[in-house]
Amino acid sequence: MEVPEKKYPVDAKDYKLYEEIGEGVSATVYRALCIPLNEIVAIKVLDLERCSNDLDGIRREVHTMSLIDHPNVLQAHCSFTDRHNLWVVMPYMAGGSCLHIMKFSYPEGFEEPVIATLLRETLKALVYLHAHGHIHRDVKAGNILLDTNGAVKLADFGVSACMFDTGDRQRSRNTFVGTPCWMAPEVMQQLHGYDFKADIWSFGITALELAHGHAPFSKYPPMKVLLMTLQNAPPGLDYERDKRFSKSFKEMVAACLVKDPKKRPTSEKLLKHHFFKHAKSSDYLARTIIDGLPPLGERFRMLKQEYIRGISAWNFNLEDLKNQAAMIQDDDDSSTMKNPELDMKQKDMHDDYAFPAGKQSPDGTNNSNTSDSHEDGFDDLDSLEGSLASFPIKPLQALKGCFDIGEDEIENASWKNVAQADAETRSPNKSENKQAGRSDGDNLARTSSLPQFVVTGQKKILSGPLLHDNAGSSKKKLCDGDRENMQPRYPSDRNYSGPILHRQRRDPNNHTSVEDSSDGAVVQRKGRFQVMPVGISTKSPTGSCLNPAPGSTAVPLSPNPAASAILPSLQCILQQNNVQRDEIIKLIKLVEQGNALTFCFVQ
Ligand SMILES: Nc1ncnc2c1ncn2[C@@H]1O[C@H](COP(=O)(O)OP(=O)(O)OP(=O)(O)O)[C@@H](O)[C@H]1O
Repeated sequence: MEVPEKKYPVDAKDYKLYEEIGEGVSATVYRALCIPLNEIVAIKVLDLERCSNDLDGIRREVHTMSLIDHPNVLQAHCSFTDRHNLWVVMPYMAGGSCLHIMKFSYPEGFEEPVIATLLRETLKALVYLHAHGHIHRDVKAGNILLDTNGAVKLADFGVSACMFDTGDRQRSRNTFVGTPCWMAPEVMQQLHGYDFKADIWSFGITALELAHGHAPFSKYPPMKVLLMTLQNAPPGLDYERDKRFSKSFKEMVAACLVKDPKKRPTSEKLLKHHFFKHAKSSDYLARTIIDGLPPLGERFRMLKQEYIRGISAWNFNLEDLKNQAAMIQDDDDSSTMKNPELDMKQKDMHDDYAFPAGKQSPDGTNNSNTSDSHEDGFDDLDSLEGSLASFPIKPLQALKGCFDIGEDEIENASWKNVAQADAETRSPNKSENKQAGRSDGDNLARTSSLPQFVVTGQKKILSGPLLHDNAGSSKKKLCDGDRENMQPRYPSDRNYSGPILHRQRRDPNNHTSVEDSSDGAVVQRKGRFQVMPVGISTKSPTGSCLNPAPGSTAVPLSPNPAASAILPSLQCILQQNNVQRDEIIKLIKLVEQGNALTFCFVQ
């Protein structure tokens, strides 16, 4: 006899929300009870008002999640809107994400049999998705979830793409989506679009993440990650400490991290790699990494406290990225000057992926060798300074295109000095945390080296309460503690590793969601991009304080120390303009010569 299909209710009052168990760039996830079915579920709550410029992405995610049917892909039970929130009801994965488990219990990374098992299950999900025309586009440890039995599911279709979008099989994409550290070079480059092979690159990066406890280049700001991914040889498992890993693991990673996507294996082929022969059962995962963990909500709360400040200053704003590019040298200087001991430690912890570009094989494969590689990757950074002028224009164009910054967004734009930002975001004992937790160290490294692009001006609170005080609302059912935990927040603890979503759609009403800026948190959020509070006030009608439109008034900079922070950016742009000017002059001369010749010939 066939078991009747479970019907999940599509009304908020049929669910009771418990504690928060996760937070992404666009949503908060709760453990919850489905009352009629008496079943624990996870509910992802997205505030549609805040996500209004990425509705397509949300629709796509929900649609994809409802269609998929594979044991390794997290499928949504149902979804519905409740006022301005979208609720996505999913199976509760009590183990949480690999990232959370790793940060909690294995900060140095998992053992190889665990990695092989996690990756094999993830790869099965990719085989399925690719076969059905989907590119996941955000494969990373944070999106690999486990339940208490050790079952592994790939989650988060927030940025997934359907290769059948246009009706006929469209195999490549031209959007700029992903999370910088995990993003394939061709996705960054925007030259020929990309296809499902981009997931294979991210899969390789995820393998390194699981092996080391963090992704390659995770210490660096997004712009630097872009530069290093494009310019350096691919990262790999080649160092002293990687001796513990097998040859087959190293080969599998090297096969994924080839710059030329055509030379990467398909997910199907990769699944046959002998590395996955070491993979074990889900029971093994349950016994090895899940058993004994505190409840997910508790772990999430503890981890969140560690992350909370360092991450706050991160935002993926075009001006930030440009500025970061310009600050690369300064950043390096500061990182090598301040505390050599700590610095060495950090290098050892985070930078061991950077291979000198010169050591890259012509096809972009990772042929690096442990002994003679520049372990810290800092030598490469020296060359980055020089490369700024010749920085491949394509990624910059791509970035500029995607951020789509308009006048309304730049009202009273201003810059804020790093020191200021640090003072606001750091706790006094942050340096201890930095030593203790890598991610924190990463984030502090980032926050401490960069000026922040800030926007002041009108403060319009667009966010309402997550749950409304109407009779049928689930808020009525919450105890006080729960309620306190559940207020919708777009707080300062966003993970900077959240996806960069390219070509953010402009809010049709030209809204920008402006949030409370007390405690130095985000004051403005544009989809996945956020803007930090108050500093010096500048204004540009072009939407870029670095790039005023012809005829616009120059940006008046007050004699504040913060103003000096933008000088490197201005110099960088000036340098680029000079190069362009020379090119134009050359072209004019050529055209003039051409005209003269034509003229002579005609006469
Ligand atoms: N079904 C689930 N069961 C348990 N935890 C979950 C579940 N879904 C999500 N989470 C947790 O919530 C976190 C954030 O969820 P999710 O990644 O879906 O949000 P997002 O905004 O799309 O994130 P991202 O920053 O990747 O875009 C996950 O990293 C995971 O730890």
